[in-house]
Amino acid sequence: MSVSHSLHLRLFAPPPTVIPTHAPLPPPTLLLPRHRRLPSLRSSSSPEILVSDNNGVPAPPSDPSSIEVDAVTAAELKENGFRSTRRTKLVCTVGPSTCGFEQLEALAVGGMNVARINMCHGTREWHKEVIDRVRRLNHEKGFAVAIMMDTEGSEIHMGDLGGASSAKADDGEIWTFSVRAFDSTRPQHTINVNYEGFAEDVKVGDELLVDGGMVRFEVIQKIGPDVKCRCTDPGLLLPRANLTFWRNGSLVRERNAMLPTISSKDWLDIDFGIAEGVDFIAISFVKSAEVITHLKSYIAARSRDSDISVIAKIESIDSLKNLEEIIQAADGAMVARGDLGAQIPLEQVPSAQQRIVQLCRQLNRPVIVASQLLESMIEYPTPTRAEVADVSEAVRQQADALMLSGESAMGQYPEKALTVLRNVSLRIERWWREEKRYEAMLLPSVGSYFSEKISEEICNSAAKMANNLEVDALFVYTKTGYMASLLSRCRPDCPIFAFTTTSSVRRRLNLQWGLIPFRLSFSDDMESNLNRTFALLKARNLIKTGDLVIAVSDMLQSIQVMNVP
Ligand SMILES: Nc1ncnc2c1ncn2[C@@H]1O[C@H](COP(=O)(O)OP(=O)(O)O)[C@@H](O)[C@H]1O
Ligand SMILES: C=C(OP(=O)(O)O)C(=O)O
Ligand SMILES: [K+]
Ligand SMILES: [Mg+2]
Repeated sequence: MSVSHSLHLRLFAPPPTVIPTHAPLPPPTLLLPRHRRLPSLRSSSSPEILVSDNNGVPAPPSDPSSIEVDAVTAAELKENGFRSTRRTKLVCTVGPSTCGFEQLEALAVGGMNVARINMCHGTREWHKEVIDRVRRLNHEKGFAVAIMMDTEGSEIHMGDLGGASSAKADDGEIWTFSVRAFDSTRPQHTINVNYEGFAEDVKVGDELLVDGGMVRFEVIQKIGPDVKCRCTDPGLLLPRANLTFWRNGSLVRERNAMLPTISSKDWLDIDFGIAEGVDFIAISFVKSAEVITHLKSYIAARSRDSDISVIAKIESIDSLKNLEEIIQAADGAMVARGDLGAQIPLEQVPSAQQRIVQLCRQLNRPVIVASQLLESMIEYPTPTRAEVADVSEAVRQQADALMLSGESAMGQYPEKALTVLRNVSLRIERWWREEKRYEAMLLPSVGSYFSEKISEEICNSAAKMANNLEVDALFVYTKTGYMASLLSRCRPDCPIFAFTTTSSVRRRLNLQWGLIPFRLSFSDDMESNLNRTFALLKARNLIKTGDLVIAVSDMLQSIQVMNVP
């Protein structure tokens, strides 16, 4: 690398982990005038498939030519340039509409960063097949789609309707909600309830809400394990829909409030997730930080590299009460608006969303905004204007990720829904950058150790420099991903190329705002890392001579500003 063309600002701070370089520092020199990158209008050569994902195992150091990035990202970078890459990440729930290999591939091509499997539905065998297909997709096509397993949780919900995709409840109809299990034949107008205490806890006169009010019933009679209810708001009952009951306008939290957050079935699913090496485990109906801490030590004791991130789903009153400690304990959070909206008044959901998104960013945890973003697209090929406004708001809040649920799991237009998320994200992000409308956000110190505090200061400064100098990209060399997340937290104007040594870290970084994760084996010698990266990226036409980059590294805790030689 022609060091004379670069200004090195190295902030040496020697915590024990830093390996000092013996190479003498080049004298600081002024930056050359910046060569503005012209968007290259590529037309030929289809997106090439880069080195495949090798499932957590770093490529042997003997293969220095390997750099892993997926074909879609590479094509996007080449066609649109750095600045216009999408910063907001996209999660798709995989269900019957999207479980085939070609369907999953179409989602990956359409921008899916994380595939979510919901253990409320389907069998473990079914989910295993989906995981295997995503793995094959990553392996064969160079994607880094991460897998998130979402637990069922032990809140009250209906049974699975004996295989029917839905059941219609009409106004005034009498339905029986029963804690009895039915074998194959479910009697007409009868719904099984998973919670044994249900028939004892409800009272005549209570209001029973399905999915937070999509369908409503009034309890009229209790007969042993059966509860007779009259439908007061008609609608469609979906398999395993959530049930809440209300008395005098308040949510009733009887003994069900004492149900464990992680049920015995959830523990079996978690064992399955660990055995399958999923990247994220999302825990439903989290009430306190303890359950997260407990699960994290359980995973640490069982998983090879304990490299599964735990996502706390914020979807209950209790989780809002203990929000800060839950987010601190978790590796990320989800604003699970579906169930949250069944526990707090709907009009309070937007402010809760804003608060959770802000707090996550302050505490440096990725956050996903989920549920009903494009609900009408389950049935229709275009979204409502209101849905587009809702998606825009989540993008404007700079949430790390948006999630599709029914739209991709069982909807008729999964790919179209994903395209809407992608296009709205790109448009709002561009508008936000052009207008320079960033809301100043106080980012409190998050590091607990001195070396973490140094990393944090470096990332804050690097992001600020990147904005002020209008650089093309930030580069971060990170083994654990920590420095990359600290940069992402600053939500800089330019994209962040995150180079990491393992495929599993690369997949997990795929959930975080603005990060373009690459897998690359690198050394502690930044000079040679940069030279190699420039050569590899130039060979793939991903960067050009003259592009201005700022590089930070968690080995040297340094900031370097340079034009690509
Ligand atoms: N693995 C699956 N098998 C069958 N249906 C599924 C599966 N995953 C999701 N679905 C369907 O997609 C809908 C929306 O998915 P999701 O939001 O994850 O679940 P829920 O609405 O039950 O919380 C579900 O209600 C269910 O009908
Ligand atoms: C994402 C959610 O959880 P699930 O789909 O598992 O109910 C939600 O309730 O919004
Ligand atoms: K779930
Ligand atoms: Mg939920």
